[in-house]
Amino acid sequence: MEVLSSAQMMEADRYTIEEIGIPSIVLMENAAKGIFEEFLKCEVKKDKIAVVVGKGNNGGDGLAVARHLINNGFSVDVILIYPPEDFKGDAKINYDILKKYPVKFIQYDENVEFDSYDVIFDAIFGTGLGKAVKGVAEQVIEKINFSRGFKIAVDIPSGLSGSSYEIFGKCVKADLTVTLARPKIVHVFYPAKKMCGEVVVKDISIPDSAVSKVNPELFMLNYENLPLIYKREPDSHKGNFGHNVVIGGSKGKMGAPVMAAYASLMAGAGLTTCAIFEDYYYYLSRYPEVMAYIVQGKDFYTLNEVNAIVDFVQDKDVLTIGCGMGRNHQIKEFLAELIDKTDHFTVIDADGLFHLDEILLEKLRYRAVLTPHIGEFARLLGVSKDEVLKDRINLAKEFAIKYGVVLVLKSADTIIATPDGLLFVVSNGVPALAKGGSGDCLAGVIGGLIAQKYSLVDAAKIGCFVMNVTASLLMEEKNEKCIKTTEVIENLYRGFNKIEAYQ
Ligand SMILES: NC(=O)C1=CN([C@@H]2O[C@H](COP(=O)(O)OP(=O)(O)OC[C@H]3O[C@@H](n4cnc5c(N)ncnc54)[C@H](O)[C@@H]3O)[C@@H](O)[C@H]2O)[C@@H](O)CC1
Ligand SMILES: [K+]
Repeated sequence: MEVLSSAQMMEADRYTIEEIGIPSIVLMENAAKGIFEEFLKCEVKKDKIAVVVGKGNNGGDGLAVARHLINNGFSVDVILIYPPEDFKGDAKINYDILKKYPVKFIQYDENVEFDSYDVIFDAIFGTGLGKAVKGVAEQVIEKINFSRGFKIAVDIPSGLSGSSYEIFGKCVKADLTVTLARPKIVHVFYPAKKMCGEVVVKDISIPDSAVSKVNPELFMLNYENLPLIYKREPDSHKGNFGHNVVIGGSKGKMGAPVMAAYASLMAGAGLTTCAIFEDYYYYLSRYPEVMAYIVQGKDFYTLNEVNAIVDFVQDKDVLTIGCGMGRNHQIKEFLAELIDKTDHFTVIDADGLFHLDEILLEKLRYRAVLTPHIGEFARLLGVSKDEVLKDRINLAKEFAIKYGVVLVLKSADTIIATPDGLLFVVSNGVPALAKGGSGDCLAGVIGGLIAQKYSLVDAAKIGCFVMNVTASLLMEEKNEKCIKTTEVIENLYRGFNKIEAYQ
């Protein structure tokens, strides 16, 4: 599903109204009905309801919701923040209609309290908010947040901008946000996402063609739009599913490539080999299905090992490089030579990313998936983590285009950026994965999927999604703090099963 900015949503609205000819009042009515439907589903006390309205169309939606509430026997107070003379267009039409209903209008002043309401609809600002809220609206937002009622935000929690994930002033902290037509950036990315509570997207008759017209480039991955997981032919054999070679590890971090290799195996690679130093061979004994390539060195890779490894990987399909690899200069020399002398599809993670420079990135063009977390990406760009956090959507997009790589920028709202400028957000991240080892697992899964001939982008999409699904299934049974990476790997089959059940 497309994720839009406020400006894109407004343009899609405009196109629908002016070019397609659906009157805006119809869209507002559809919005109100959709929001009312979601309200009915909420299992909360509903004896006394407040609809808090601003003067724009978000307020207009609120006024129409109030009508549906009254029509269905609910007791409603409408709290106006601005004088009713300020209503224009569709909001005014809905105000004039609502005046004829048995509803109590309360003009907000500082004596108005919200604590008596079981449900509060926040219809103060939506996509039209310009800058940080000040004055009366700010006071109202604070009072709503301090009140005990269940808070339903109409379209966007008031005070946030649809186009940004930053919290730049006071904003409503909603329990439920019912957004219209498409999710906006605010609903999908942290920290703003935290203020939205549960997010439900309601169709209001904006046609897909109106959304296409605004050239969306950001998409939310969900079960419905995930790439198809291939079914295996009954006569298939291991040679059909590729060979992934994991090259990583150094003294103290030898578990990292082993977990990546195990994850590759569990993601379905026909064959997975883990390069491992002889002294640490025993690490692989838990996973006899993973094959070993014995590295001649001692504790870390040096140029001495490179030719033999290049020979070994020649007929293999994918390289997954970097997990636990270490950061000294000799390792960089090894990595540079390895990248130079191979032309495989390559997943680069962790310390592998640490060593990348312009020259190496150029050699990886159109054949690599890079999987940095925010800190690793900041380092790759030579900027601070804060700078990345503030502008991560654009930075990811520019990087993937500039270097022709698939960039997986890992966080609770992972962004997958493609060389052709598309962005996919994987917003089902779970705290159980906030743990060392998760990155190794993801790199291994993506490598294992590429081995099975998924495109780099599809492997990244499925890899990120299946890990999140698996971890969230485990969280239903275990404490989120106590889930090990190896458990996630062992349970990948459940994540795949759940995804495949939707396909
Ligand atoms: N345009 C359409 O066709 C539709 C719009 N809909 C609703 O309309 C909303 C957008 O409506 P609008 O564009 O009227 O905008 P909003 O209702 O979000 O708010 C805009 C109003 O707030 C004022 N404002 C902006 N920033 C402010 C600030 N910092 N402090 C105080 N006042 C500020 C503006 O002057 C304007 O009066 C959507 O979020 C959605 O809820 C829906 O009814 C569906 C259809
Ligand atoms: K709102």
